[in-house]
Amino acid sequence: MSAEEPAGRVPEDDTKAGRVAARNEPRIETTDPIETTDTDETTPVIQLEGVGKTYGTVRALTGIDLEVRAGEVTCVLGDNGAGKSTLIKIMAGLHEHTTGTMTVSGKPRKFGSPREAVEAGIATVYQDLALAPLMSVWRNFFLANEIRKGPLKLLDADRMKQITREELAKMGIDLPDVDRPVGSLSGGQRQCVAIARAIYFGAKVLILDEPTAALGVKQSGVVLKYVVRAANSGLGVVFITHNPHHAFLVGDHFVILKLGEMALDAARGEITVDQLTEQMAGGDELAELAHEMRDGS
Ligand SMILES: Nc1ncnc2c1ncn2[C@@H]1O[C@H](COP(=O)(O)OP(=O)(O)OP(=O)(O)O)[C@@H](O)[C@H]1O
Repeated sequence: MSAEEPAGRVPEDDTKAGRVAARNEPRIETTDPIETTDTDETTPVIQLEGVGKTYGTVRALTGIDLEVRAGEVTCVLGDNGAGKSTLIKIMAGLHEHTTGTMTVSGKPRKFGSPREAVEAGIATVYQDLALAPLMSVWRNFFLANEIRKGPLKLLDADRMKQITREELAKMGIDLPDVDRPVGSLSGGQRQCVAIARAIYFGAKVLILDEPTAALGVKQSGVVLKYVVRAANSGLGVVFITHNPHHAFLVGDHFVILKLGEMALDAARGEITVDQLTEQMAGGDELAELAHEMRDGS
């Protein structure tokens, strides 16, 4: 961003100056320091080329080209039925694609199970989170990865609590009592615990399935801040959403899916929030409809 363009300015009109200002607007910044990781900027962590998926006779995805890069947030937007869940399921190992190639860290892959995707460093945080609501924050943090001690392999609760506290603090998550049941946290806090857990257990890619869909404005802001932190710590983040405003606050790259196809593929500098919103709202179709209605009247 150049010095004369203030951060956070949203264009109030559709003039060229307004569009240029929005293009140069940075994604939201986090002020707290976070450890950054050196990343290989040339090879995408995940690359999809011409990926398609059919369910029997239903064609859910066609010709998807997508690059997920370390340190970047790639936003995938789309309405209901656009193919977002199918795309997540392919990258997360729940479904195999039927056409095209998926490359993970430079190697062609087709995951046979979610475990294979996790082993390849791909962590997925689903909307329903798969957290156990009655269990404490620290038990959830270490679920399926418990630290044990001694010949009887007893749970090392003290160490797990300490690590949970430290990891949440590193992300700037203010949660002093890790003994609290996860179910007592707000939706935003639960998302943040799940994000911190994925980072701690070494994910290279973090897929977030509509993390702000069920949240109010304030809690969405908190989650969006951690989305940026995850990218700043070196992860490639895939942020699935139907909200162009949330996407624009955090995204480096934007893809819009429509009826299983890519309707837009743009880097941050190539599009404004207004254009993204218009494309999501079906701007071209609406203009065509307005035209037809005018002609028909
Ligand atoms: N298991 C399935 N069997 C048959 N068709 C499916 C299956 N899963 C999804 N589809 C179809 O594939 C298309 C894409 O669906 P998908 O769930 O990926 O979209 P989406 O963008 O995630 O929508 P939503 O936001 O409503 O979850 C839809 O036409 C849907 O009906």
